[in-house]
Amino acid sequence: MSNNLRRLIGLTGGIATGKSTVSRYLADTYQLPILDADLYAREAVQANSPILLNIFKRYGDRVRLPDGNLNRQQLGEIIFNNLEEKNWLESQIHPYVRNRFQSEIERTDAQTIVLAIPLLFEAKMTDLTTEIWLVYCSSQEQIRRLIERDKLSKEQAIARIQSQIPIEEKVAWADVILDNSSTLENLFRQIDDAFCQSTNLK
Ligand SMILES: CC(C)(COP(=O)(O)OP(=O)(O)OC[C@H]1O[C@@H](n2cnc3c(N)ncnc32)[C@H](O)[C@@H]1O)[C@@H](O)C(=O)NCCC(=O)NCCS
Ligand SMILES: Nc1ncnc2c1ncn2[C@@H]1O[C@H](COP(=O)(O)OP(=O)(O)OP(=O)(O)O)[C@@H](O)[C@H]1O
Repeated sequence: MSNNLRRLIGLTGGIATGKSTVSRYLADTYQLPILDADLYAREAVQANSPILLNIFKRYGDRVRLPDGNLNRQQLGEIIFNNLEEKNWLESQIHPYVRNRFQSEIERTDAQTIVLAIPLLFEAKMTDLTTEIWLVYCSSQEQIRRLIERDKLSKEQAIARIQSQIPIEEKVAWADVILDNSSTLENLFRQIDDAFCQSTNLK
C-alpha cells in the first residue's frame, strides 16, 4: 500500500509517561498494528549479533552477563551518565531500528499503523510518520512511575529523564497531546477523541 494513503502515527513521549499503555489500548480497542522501537532496539543486541559484539569490544565483561547476553542495567548506567557513550550506542542501534521500521511498514497491510518511538525527535525518525502523538505527564508523576516500575533511585530516574529532549519542547512538534497525569479512564477518553477526530478528518 502506498504510504501517502496511510496513517502512520508516531507515538512518542518521555520515559515512563505511558506510551506502552497507549499502544496497548490502541491495539486492543481499534486493532491497530503496533511497531515498537524498543523491541527493535532489543533485537539489535540479541545474542551473537554484530552490534552486541561491538558493545562487548567497547565495554568488556562489565556489560556481559554470565550467559553471554547483554547486561542492560549496567549498559544503562554507562550511557545515561555519559553523553559521548550514549551517542556511540545510538550510532550502533538507531540505523538498525530505522531499517526495521522501513521493512515492517512495507510488510504491514493496514491503513493505520502505530510506530511507538520513544526517541522519535532525538533519533530524527519523524519522516517515517504522517502524524505525531505525544504522551505527556507531570514530571513529579513521571519520576514516581519510573522509580516504582524500574526500581530506580530518584537520581537514576532523573538521569534517564534528563537524557531526553525536555517534554515541554516536544509539545510544540506534536499534532496530538495526550495528558496522562491522572487516571487511565481519563487517558483512554483522550485517545478515543484523538483517534475518532483525526479519523473523521481524513
Ligand atoms: C541502555 C539500555 C540497554 C537500557 O535498557 P533498559 O532495559 O534498562 O531500558 P529499555 O530499553 O526498556 O528502555 C526504556 C526507556 O528508556 C529510554 N531510553 C532508551 N534508550 C535511550 C536513549 N538512548 N536515550 C534516552 N532515553 C532512552 C526510552 O524512553 C525507553 O522507552 C537500552 O535502553 C538501549 O539499548 N538503549 C539504546 C537504544 C535506544 O536508543 N533505544 C530507544 C529506542 S530507538
Ligand atoms: N494513568 C496512570 N496512572 C497510574 N499509573 C500509570 C498510568 N499510566 C501508566 N501508568 C504506569 O506507569 C508506568 C509507565 O507506563 P508505560 O510503561 O506505559 O510508559 P512508557 O512511556 O511506555 O515507558 P518507557 O518509556 O519506559 O517504555 C507503568 O508502570 C504503568 O503501569
